[in-house]
Amino acid sequence: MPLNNVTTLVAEDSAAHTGATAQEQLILDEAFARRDGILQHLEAELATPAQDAVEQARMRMLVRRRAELQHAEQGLIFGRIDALDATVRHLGRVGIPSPSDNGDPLVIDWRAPAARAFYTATPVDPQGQARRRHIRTQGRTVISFEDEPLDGSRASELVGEGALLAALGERRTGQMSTAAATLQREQDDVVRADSRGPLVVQGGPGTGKTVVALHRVAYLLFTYPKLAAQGVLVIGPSPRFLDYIGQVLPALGETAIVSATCDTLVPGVGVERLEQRELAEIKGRALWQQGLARYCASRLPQPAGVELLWEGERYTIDETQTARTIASATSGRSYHGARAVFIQQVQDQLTDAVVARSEATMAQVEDGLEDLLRDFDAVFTHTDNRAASSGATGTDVDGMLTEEDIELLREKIADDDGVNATLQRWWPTLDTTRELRRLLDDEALLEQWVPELTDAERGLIAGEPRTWASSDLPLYDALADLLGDAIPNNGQGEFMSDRASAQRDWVYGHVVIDEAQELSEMQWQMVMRRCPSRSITAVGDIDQAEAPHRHTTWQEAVSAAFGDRWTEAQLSICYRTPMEVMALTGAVLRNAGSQNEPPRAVRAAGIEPWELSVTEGELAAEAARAVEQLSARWKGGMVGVIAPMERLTALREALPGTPVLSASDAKGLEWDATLLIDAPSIAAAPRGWNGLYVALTRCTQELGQLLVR
Ligand SMILES: Nc1ncnc2c1ncn2[C@@H]1O[C@H](COP(=O)(O)OP(=O)(O)OP(=O)(O)O)[C@@H](O)[C@H]1O
Repeated sequence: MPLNNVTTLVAEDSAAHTGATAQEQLILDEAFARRDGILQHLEAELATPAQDAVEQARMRMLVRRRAELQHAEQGLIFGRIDALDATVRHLGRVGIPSPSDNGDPLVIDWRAPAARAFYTATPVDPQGQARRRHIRTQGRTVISFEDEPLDGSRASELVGEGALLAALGERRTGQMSTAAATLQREQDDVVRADSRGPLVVQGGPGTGKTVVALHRVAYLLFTYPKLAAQGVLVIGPSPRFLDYIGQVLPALGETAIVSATCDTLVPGVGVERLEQRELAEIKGRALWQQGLARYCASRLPQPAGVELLWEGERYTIDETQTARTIASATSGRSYHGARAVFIQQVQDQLTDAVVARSEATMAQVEDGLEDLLRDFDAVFTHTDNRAASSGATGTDVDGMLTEEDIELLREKIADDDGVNATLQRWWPTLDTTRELRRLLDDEALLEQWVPELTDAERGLIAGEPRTWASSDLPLYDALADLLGDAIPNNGQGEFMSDRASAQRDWVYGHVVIDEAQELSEMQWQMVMRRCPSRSITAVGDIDQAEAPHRHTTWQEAVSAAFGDRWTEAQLSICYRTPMEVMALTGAVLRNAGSQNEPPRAVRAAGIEPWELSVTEGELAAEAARAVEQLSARWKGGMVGVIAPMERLTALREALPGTPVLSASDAKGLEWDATLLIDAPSIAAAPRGWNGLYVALTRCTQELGQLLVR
């Protein structure tokens, strides 16, 4: 082809491209105009105060819709899918309806079923689609677009490769960003998976587990709007991590969410100290659930006669009757739940006994009165017939109490301090803190109720300080659940999230757990208690596990909680860490004892990882110098430092303003560049190779290491 023809073709292509960009701009303009109109309308509606509960519920819905639309300033439209029948659909962060009643939506919400083909159509399985287009916008302006024909003329395992690589190459901000525009096929499968029953998602570092987990929350809330009333609980490994993901959910348009770590799940109880790994492992075992149940059952009263005093008279509820009452009250109930039923039943029995005795007494009095009247009548009959006509004799004064009298009596008995004090002595209310301390501090009690532990383990537990460590919280939660609330706690607050966070026994509609490989068996139990329906999504990497439990497979990790009733999904491509760095991880993983291969990296950064050997004396200054260089190279991005625990304090002093974390605390986080310090010492710690695997995989661009000689 002559050169000038090529030039003409390129010019034509570029003219067509410009024309298509202009067309997309028109559509984006229309979508923004409509979105702004809807927002104005919502503002006006929300200005009128709600009159009743129905209106309040509607207002809450409108507030959510307003938040969704406001957050969609970026990415109002990010994609388009053209069907073989020439139907064109635009996709965005939220749905934008057509201005006309019956018109097709201007923009389809990415979570809607009609949007699915955008994420899953392939040349092999085009699902009736001809082309996928990724549209890049900046605010209200279309910047560019990238087309992927689905006719097999271009094959890539990635969906929207250009847009994805652009997103992955961007500078990190310290906040996770949304990936709705570039979700990949295997990720989308997890996002939209059936929400019935537990789903465990295994994925190596940087495979998008957090991305998937958060987009799944947004998808579920969109697909099942009723979930918003119960809420979704998101559990992450640390407050720092929760902060890192904090912006994503509002940006995805979701507000019905409570986020927590396992250490903040129990209202009013917090972690007061660090603990030894050995103790954390012992206290994380599933056997405690049974042990605590046995201990709790031992605190129930034994059947015996109860003697109650009412208005100076003694009433006895005999042993057979208390045995029956205890048995019926305890079945399937917590300690305090059973206590409340028992007390109610005893109060009823006392009321019946008082009524019966009072009626018997009245009957006797009546009999006596009748005898008296009869004598009286006998005296006066012959002179006067008044008694017969007065109605003052016999059955008119029958001594029976009315229904109202009995109800009043029941209330008085229920409020009576004396009766309540006797019942409290007989079946006392218990305090969870005191009971757990009583058990944990006493080797004899531990031997009696948790016999699975060895003598040495019991000794270690009883010798701990009397303050709470992280592994105590699931025990506390389990015991609090077995005991139940002595006074029902109905959390207050305008928003679902306030009420849910305040109530230990709030039941969520769905729970998402990130870095789920870290959970101990008792922590899994704690999570399940908050979601008895088991609608749970757990994402994690069993090879990144650093917690003291000994699980090396998901089967081991979750079988105590779920038995065999859970499904597993896999994510296999690493989006975060460049190939050059991932090449270092295979050997580390093998040293960690894993049978798995690291995930395949999707991109190269073009920068080889480097290392520098320094003396102990040089370390602080060299670390500061390296951070300065990396920060200059990744200007506008972020540099993070990972070091062994014992070096953190000194390095934090030397590197003010730079995150300096242990491998555990870096879990889930990422930076443009990582400076890894003294890797051998990280590897030497318990589960240290797993920690090093985490540390190596935190960077999106560059890894530097300082080795101490
Ligand atoms: N489909 C996607 N589109 C754009 N960015 C993505 C996509 N998937 C993952 N990423 C990016 O890749 C990085 C890693 O994702 P994420 O943190 O979810 O991985 P992870 O599996 O949880 O990693 P780790 O277990 O190592 O913490 C993040 O920056 C995330 O935004």
